[in-house]
Amino acid sequence: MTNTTTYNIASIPGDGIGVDVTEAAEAVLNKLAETVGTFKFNFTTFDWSSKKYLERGWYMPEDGMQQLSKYDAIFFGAVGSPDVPDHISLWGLILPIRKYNNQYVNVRPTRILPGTVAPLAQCRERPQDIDWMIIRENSEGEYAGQGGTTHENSPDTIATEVAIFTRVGIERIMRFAFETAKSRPRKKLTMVTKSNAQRHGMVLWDKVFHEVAKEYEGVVEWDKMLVDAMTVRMVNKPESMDTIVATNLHADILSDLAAALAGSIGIAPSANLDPTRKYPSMFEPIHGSAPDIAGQGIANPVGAFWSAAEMVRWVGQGKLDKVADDFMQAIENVTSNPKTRTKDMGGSANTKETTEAVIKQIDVVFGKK
Ligand SMILES: NC(=O)C1=CN([C@@H]2O[C@H](COP(=O)(O)OP(=O)(O)OC[C@H]3O[C@@H](n4cnc5c(N)ncnc54)[C@H](O)[C@@H]3O)[C@@H](O)[C@H]2O)C=CC1
Ligand SMILES: CC(=O)C(=O)O
Ligand SMILES: [K+]
Ligand SMILES: [Mn+2]
Repeated sequence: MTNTTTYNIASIPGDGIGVDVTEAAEAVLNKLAETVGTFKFNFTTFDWSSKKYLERGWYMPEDGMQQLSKYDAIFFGAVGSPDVPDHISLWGLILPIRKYNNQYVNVRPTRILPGTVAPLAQCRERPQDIDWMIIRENSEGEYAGQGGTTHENSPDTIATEVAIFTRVGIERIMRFAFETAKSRPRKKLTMVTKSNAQRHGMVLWDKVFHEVAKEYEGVVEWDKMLVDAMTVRMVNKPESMDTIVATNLHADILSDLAAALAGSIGIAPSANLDPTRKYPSMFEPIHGSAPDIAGQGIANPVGAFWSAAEMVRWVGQGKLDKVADDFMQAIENVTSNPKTRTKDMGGSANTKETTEAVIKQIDVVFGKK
């Protein structure tokens, strides 16, 4: 008998299409495990959602983080509902999970999958022109949650939203970004900032970047961009970049742009990582709960599948890289076929049909049929 490793996964579907794509990802991951046979997934679903919040007044129970700490990884759908202010839902669930679990890196790969209708003419001819790894600072910056409101409900209301940048926080994200760049064939890092107008935190960001860059002299080539000009470069010269590092807010925005340039927000994955592995890391598509299409069964599950592939890579710690690559191949076989891709990718399939197609392709790619 061969040894089977069990990966315990905390599954948080959340709201809207998060529920559909998480269900789809679990089905596909179970199929993958069953097909490969050397590991399996044990999913525990946590019904922490806006619907539950409206019923009981909380997103996570008081010991929620302790509960999550027992798992090898967290799979997340999306949070956000038209019935709850967005800052309440985000701060009730996803942002505290990222912060408490030391998930200070958010890795957002961007590639044009086969079959994608990319909006840039240049990328329709050369899809390989977009192959980026966006490294988002995920613990502080503009999403530190510091600030306050006074003189509320008066003409003199004052609100502050304080961005926090720490040397420790900047240094660790820069180091992660350089290591990522070094691990990729082009060995190239673009650092994004707004240190012309923002003269304190962003200036420290630049300074620490240059310090860390010295350790990679001759190993990683780098350049830097102001974030406004970066949007132009992403559209006009996508082939000129490889690994990109930016702050929490900047990389949040740039990664949605990247997803659009790669053909759909519905395919883009993310990994919220605690590189120390002390706490569980969390995998989720970058999109939100998409209330405009929720409940219709038409959400693209590919972003969730790609995130699931990144989760396989992470929990496997080097042992499942080939499995993750083959799993991606199965997903790409499905996006190649207009009959099995969803509407946002110019196809006609619904979530279920795309999911079933990936399940079939797992048999094909892993040579079982
Ligand atoms: N990590 C998370 O849980 C996130 C939560 N949100 C929350 O989600 C809610 C909706 O936010 P939006 O700004 O509308 O962003 P969104 O990403 O949910 O939707 C933007 C647009 O993209 C489309 N879309 C997104 N994912 C898709 C998929 N898989 N397949 C097909 N189409 C897809 C939507 O239909 C919509 O037209 C808000 O409450 C927001 O706060 C937003 C982003 C991330
Ligand atoms: C909150 C959000 O938009 C994101 O993490 O992408
Ligand atoms: K999400
Ligand atoms: Mn976002």
